[in-house]
Amino acid sequence: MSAIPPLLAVEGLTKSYGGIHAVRGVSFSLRAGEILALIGPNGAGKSTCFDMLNGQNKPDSGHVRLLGEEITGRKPREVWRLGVGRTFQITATFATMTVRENVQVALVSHGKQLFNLFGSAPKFDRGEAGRLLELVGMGGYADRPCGELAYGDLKRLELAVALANQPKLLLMDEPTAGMAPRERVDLMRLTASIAREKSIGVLFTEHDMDVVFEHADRIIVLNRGTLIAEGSPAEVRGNPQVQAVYLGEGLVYDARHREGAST
Ligand SMILES: Nc1ncnc2c1ncn2[C@@H]1O[C@H](COP(=O)(O)OP(=O)(O)OP(=O)(O)O)[C@@H](O)[C@H]1O
Repeated sequence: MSAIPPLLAVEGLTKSYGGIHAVRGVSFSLRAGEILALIGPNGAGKSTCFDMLNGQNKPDSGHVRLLGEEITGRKPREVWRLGVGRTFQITATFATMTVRENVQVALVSHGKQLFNLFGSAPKFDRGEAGRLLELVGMGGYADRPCGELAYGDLKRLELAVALANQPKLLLMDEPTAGMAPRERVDLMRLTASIAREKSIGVLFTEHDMDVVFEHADRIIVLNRGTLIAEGSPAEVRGNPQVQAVYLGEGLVYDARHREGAST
């Protein structure tokens, strides 16, 4: 009997720009329901890696497999259809639409709502949009114009929009950038609980080490395009090579944050 493949398997991923080796032979895997952080100093290759996972950039060599299916080099839309969602540092929502309408648009894109025979106005299922908004704790905001939302609420809406595609894998590009500390904890806890409940694998990049050590199940570390460490938060925190790379970048982690945040 063959073993079940991991949700995401990355093997020997490589990309150069001229003489710059942005990503070199990177391999890792991710299980359903797991929260994996991808960290590294500026220019380490995190964005290049992300872009190759969702089809925005083609690798020079290497493989990306989703549940055993080769998705290397496929177009972003195709990869998205196969269940790879993504959130961005700069939120991508429609400011003049309401919160509910933003989710409905995402549901339409995924084909969860019905167009009539002539392709005119879609028949919205308010229920499904409402359920997604409840899931991210935004049920009470449904009729608010998006442009009026606080930044932390926008990020939760963006999560609901990403979930409309029923992703198997969610790529989150610095999900908590620009948020207040309390909002960071709330968003990451929410993401983790949804991911575990729905068996969604989450891969996120992050510069805030408190967020990483508190919320990641596992961490992979890139430096100059190469994967230099992989392990639990405790293992990565204690890795001398990682400490050397991050020296001066705040890898000094106060364990009290962890205790405080989990109460
Ligand atoms: N389109 C491009 N053309 C040329 N060089 C690029 C391009 N994109 C990235 N690079 C280079 O590849 C390397 C990796 O960049 P990348 O943006 O992937 O790093 P990163 O870890 O995401 O950095 P940051 O944390 O600053 O976002 C850098 O040296 C960068 O200058």
